[in-house]
Parts: sequence; C-alpha cells; structure tokens
Amino acid sequence: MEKYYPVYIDIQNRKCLVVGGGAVALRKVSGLLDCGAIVTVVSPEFHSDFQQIDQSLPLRMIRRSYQTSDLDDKFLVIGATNDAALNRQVSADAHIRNILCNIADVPDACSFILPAVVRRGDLSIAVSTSGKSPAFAKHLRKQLEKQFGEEYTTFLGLMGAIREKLLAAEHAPEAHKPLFEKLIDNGLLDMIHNRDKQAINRLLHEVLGDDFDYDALLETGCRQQEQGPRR
Ligand SMILES: C[C@@]1(CC(=O)O)C2=NC(=C\c3[nH]c(c(CCC(=O)O)c3CC(=O)O)Cc3[nH]c(c(CC(=O)O)c3CCC(=O)O)/C=C3\N/C(=C\2)[C@@H](CCC(=O)O)[C@]3(C)CC(=O)O)/[C@H]1CCC(=O)O
Ligand SMILES: NC(=O)c1ccc[n+]([C@@H]2O[C@H](COP(=O)([O-])OP(=O)(O)OC[C@H]3O[C@@H](n4cnc5c(N)ncnc54)[C@H](O)[C@@H]3O)[C@@H](O)[C@H]2O)c1
Repeated sequence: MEKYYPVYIDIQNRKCLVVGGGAVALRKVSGLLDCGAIVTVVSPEFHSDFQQIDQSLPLRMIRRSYQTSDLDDKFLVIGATNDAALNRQVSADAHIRNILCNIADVPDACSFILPAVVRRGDLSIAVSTSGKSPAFAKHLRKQLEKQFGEEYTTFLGLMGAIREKLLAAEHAPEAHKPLFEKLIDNGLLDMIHNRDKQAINRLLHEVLGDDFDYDALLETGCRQQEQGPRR
C-alpha cells in the first residue's frame, strides 16, 4: 500500500493556524500566505523576522501560549513549537476535529507531510520521499531547479491561455488533445527558451489557426494570473 495520497490543496481564503513563532514557524507562515491563506499564528515569542512580513497580508499574530480554541473554524494547522508534548496535543486536538494537521518533523503526528517544491509560475514540481529522506528531497529539488528554467513559466501561461480559448469555443477534449500534443512535441518550449517569436507564431498558426497570436495569448495568460482569490 502507498503511504501517502498526493494532492494539491486550494487554501485561498481558508483560515489556517500556525503554532509556534520560531524560524520554522516563520517559514510555514510565509508558505501559507504565499498561497492566499488567512493565517493566525500563536506563540509567546516571535522570531524578529515576523516584523518583515508585508503588513497588508492577512496575518494575525497572537502573543500567548496555544489553546485548543485556537483551532475553532480552522481548515488546517501546522505545529512548529520546540515543545514535543505540545506538538502532540495540537495533533490530537486537530485529529478529533478533522482538521488537516502537519507537525514539523513529526510524521506520525501529521495527517499530511510537506514536499520539497520547485515553482515556475503555474508549474510546481513536488518531491516527497514519504519521509524516508528529507535531505534527498531537498537535493532533488535543487537538481530540478537547475533543469527547469523560467521558460516554463511563460510556456504554461501560453498553454493555459490556448486551452482557455479553445474551451471557450468548444468543450471537446478529444479534439483538443492532439493539438496540445503537437505544440509540446514540436518544440514550443525550446522556441520560448530561445525567444524565437517568429517560430512560435508559425507553429501556433499551423496547429491552431491564424487567430492564435503569441503576444495576445500571453497577455490573457498574465491577466488570468493576476485575478484575485476565487473563494
Ligand atoms: C521537504 C521539506 C519541506 C518542509 O519542511 O517544508 C521537509 N523537510 C525538509 C528539510 C529537512 N528536514 C530535516 C532535514 C535534515 C536532514 C534529514 O534528516 O534528512 C532536512 C534537510 C535540511 O534541512 O537540509 C529533518 C527531518 N525532517 C523530518 C524528520 C523526522 C523524521 O524523519 O522522522 C527529520 C529529522 C529530525 C531529527 O533528526 O530529529 C520529517 C519530515 N520532513 C519533511 C519535509 C516531511 C517528509 C518529506 C519527504 O517526504 O521527503 C516530514 C516527514 C514531515 C514534515 O515536516 O512535513 C524540507 C526540505 C525543503 C527544501 O529545501 O526544499
Ligand atoms: N524542518 C526543519 O528544517 C526543522 C529545522 C529545525 C527544527 N525543526 C523542528 O521544528 C521545531 C521548531 O523549530 P524552530 O527552530 O522554529 O524552534 P524555536 O525554538 O526557534 O521556536 C520554537 C517556538 O515555539 C514557541 N512555543 C513554545 N511553547 C509554545 C506554546 N505553548 N504555544 C505556542 N508556541 C510555543 C516558542 O515561543 C518559539 O517561538 C523544532 O523543535 C524541530 O522539531 C524543523
């Protein structure tokens, strides 16, 4: 049996709790805010870098010890204190309430564990070793970072905009599939990497038709990225 079921969770506008205020908690808070969560962090003391977090982000800092009621209305909790018994308590409290829970470095107290992640715009590559070797997950993440450059950000912006345009015209996944495959197989990524706009437009016109233009599609792709939270 597989130990973990891999998923991507949409936490935009979801209330999340981080317990602890050290360097590890700071990393977890930043990661949650980056993904649009509404974050509460509770701890008697806070790492000084918490002051550096953009004031306009939805972060509430509570300066006291954890209490069970901190979990009220929460979707997800991350425990990152230096008190092992307290971390266990957070995990047990979350379990009873069916709240998703990660305790930093304590896999058997987690209902989900965190992968090492490479992000290139909408592309994310998550690496987990099912807890067997976090050091190796990090190593692999660094290798992937070298392999996957910024061209993937543009590439996915473009593919997303093309898909949106095709879907707006017709919901026909079977007809669309070979079009996407042609773009992928005929070197679109390399063309983006080489910034060869002429070659890109030639390929787009050949595969999709004359009303598919690189600059116009990219503009829609950027607008989609800038759109705010959905919930
Ligand atoms: C990926 C990453 C994400 C993140 O933390 O955000 C992450 N750990 C990272 C780094 C890292 N962690 C540790 C080291 C020291 C070297 C080593 O031990 O290997 C390093 C490397 C370093 O720091 O250089 C120590 C460690 N970690 C865990 C234990 C306990 C145990 O294994 O029982 C111990 C031993 C504590 C002790 O010795 O007492 C447990 C977990 N750590 C996980 C995630 C989950 C499984 C991930 C997977 O499936 O691979 C899991 C199960 C639970 C969780 O925390 O979610 C992040 C890399 C991010 C990046 O750089 O991209
Ligand atoms: N994954 C990693 O890279 C990594 C690295 C180091 C440590 N860790 C794990 O994460 C834990 C935290 O690491 P750290 O370096 O941030 O530790 P730290 O000692 O800097 O911070 C611990 C925080 O817990 C808070 N805390 C203590 N009791 C509390 C309570 N009752 N309620 C709320 N908050 C409370 C403290 O105020 C402090 O802010 C470590 O104990 C270790 O298990 C993970």
